[in-house]
Formats: sequence, C-alpha cells, structure tokens
Amino acid sequence: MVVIAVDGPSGSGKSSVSRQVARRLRLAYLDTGAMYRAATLWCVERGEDLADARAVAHAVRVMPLEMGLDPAAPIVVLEGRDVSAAIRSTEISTAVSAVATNLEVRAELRRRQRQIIEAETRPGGFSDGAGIVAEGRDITTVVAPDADARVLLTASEEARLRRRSLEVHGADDAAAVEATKDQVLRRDRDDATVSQFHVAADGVVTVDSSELDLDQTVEAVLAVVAQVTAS
Ligand SMILES: Nc1ncnc2c1ncn2[C@@H]1O[C@H](COP(=O)(O)OP(=O)(O)O)[C@@H](O)[C@H]1O
Ligand SMILES: Nc1ccn([C@H]2C[C@H](O)[C@@H](COP(=O)(O)OP(=O)(O)O)O2)c(=O)n1
Repeated sequence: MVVIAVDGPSGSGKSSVSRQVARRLRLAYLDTGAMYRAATLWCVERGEDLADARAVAHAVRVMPLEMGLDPAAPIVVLEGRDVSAAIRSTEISTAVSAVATNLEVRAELRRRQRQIIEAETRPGGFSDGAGIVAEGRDITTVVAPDADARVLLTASEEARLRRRSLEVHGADDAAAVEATKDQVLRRDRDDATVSQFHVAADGVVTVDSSELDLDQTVEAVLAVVAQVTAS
C-alpha cells in the first residue's frame, strides 16, 4: 500500500503528472482541486453569495459529491450529474478561490479527502488497497502529512502561464498569456493565503518541471517514489 501526495501552484503539472503516476503504479487518483471546483459550482448553482462564509460552508456540508478515482477517467459527479467539464469553466476558475479560502469549507473537504485516501489503503476501494495519488495545495502538509512519498511540483511562472495559456486558449502569444494571468497568478496569490505550496515543507521533495516535458516530469516523480518507498 502506498500513499503519494503532490502539491504545487496552478499549471505546475500536478493533475497531468499525478494521473500518469497513478496509472503507471496502478493506484487510485484524487484531484482535490476538483472538489473545491465542484463546491464552487454547487454554491453558484444554488445562488449562494460566495462572500457569505456561513451560507457557503453550510451548502458545502450538504453537497452530494462523488469523486471518480480512476486515473484514466477521473469523473466528478454532483447530485448524480457528471460535472467534470462544467467545473473547468472560466466562471468557476475565477470564483473558486473565494470558496477555497473559506476555512469551514476547507475543514469539510479535508475530512472527505482523508476518508477517500484512508479507504484506498484498505481492500475494496478502487485500487483494492494498493493506494492512491492525491494532489492539490495542502496534501503534503495538512491532508496527508504522513504520506509515503510527498512531492512539491514547481515550475517557473513563465512556464506555468504558457502551459495554461496553451490549454485554455490554444495559443501562447502575448495576448493569450495575458488573458491567463488571472487564472494562474491572482488565484495562486489568493490560495497562498490559506495553504503553503510555494516552498517544500520538511521531508517534501521538490521536482521542478520548468525544463522538463510531461514524460520527464512523470519519470522524475516516479524516481522520488521509488527512492522513498525503498528506504
Ligand atoms: N512538464 C510539463 N511540460 C509541459 N507541459 C506540461 C507539463 N506538465 C503539465 N503540462 C501541461 O500543462 C497544462 C497544465 O497542467 P496541469 O496538470 O493541469 O497542471 P495543474 O494541475 O498543476 O494546474 C496541461 O495542459 C499539461 O498537459
Ligand atoms: N488541496 C487543495 C486543492 C485545490 N485548492 C484550490 C486552489 C485552486 O484555486 C482551486 C482549484 O484547484 P485546481 O488544482 O483545480 O487548480 P489548477 O487546475 O491547478 O489551477 O482549489 C485548495 O485550496 N486546496
């Protein structure tokens, strides 16, 4: 059984790298950012005022969310609907930090995240006890500080902006990069007020992907896992 925790800023490659690592090691995959995105969609659809911390926290506590843990198809199901695409809209990307900085929301989602991780360490879950790769902003530090392998995935601001720009706008010219700044830089600034994901905590290994392609980054993370799980 192995638990792998991956944190990092927006566009560092957490989701794509963690999915590949989970596939290669036949583990479950948990995208905790998708849970904050689903919580935001849930609140927006119910017409909650995102500035009303108590109302938002209450709404999230009753949110009927199911997280798919298959790294080949990590679907997100909200009240029986597949919202995997809806949670990636610009509207949700812009609003999500308001929900992710709500401390009561964080407490509730961390509780659910720990439950999911714990279930994958026992027979019967998606991985049948093989383990899980969980990624986000506070997995190495708060959600699963006892994980077998803990990785902080970083990349230069320039690389992160370029990647996100290519992903969202299909281009990385100056105008496309400028249009991506809110989704990457402003959001990281807001998120960093409640989580520490720019500097590795004690025992967390930093993998800088600025000069690596996706495959090389996956190999680098697999090497960290092999090293820490062998010792
Ligand atoms: N090492 C890398 N080199 C080049 N592109 C990458 C690398 N890692 C991720 N990407 C690409 O960058 C984009 C953002 O990656 P993603 O995994 O969504 O990051 P995060 O989950 O950290 O926000 C995706 O289009 C992904 O394919
Ligand atoms: N463990 C986590 C995971 C995500 N978040 C917040 C931070 C982000 O603004 C949102 C969405 O996270 P997500 O990983 O989908 O964001 P990116 O795709 O990396 O830009 O949730 C968090 O506060 N704690």
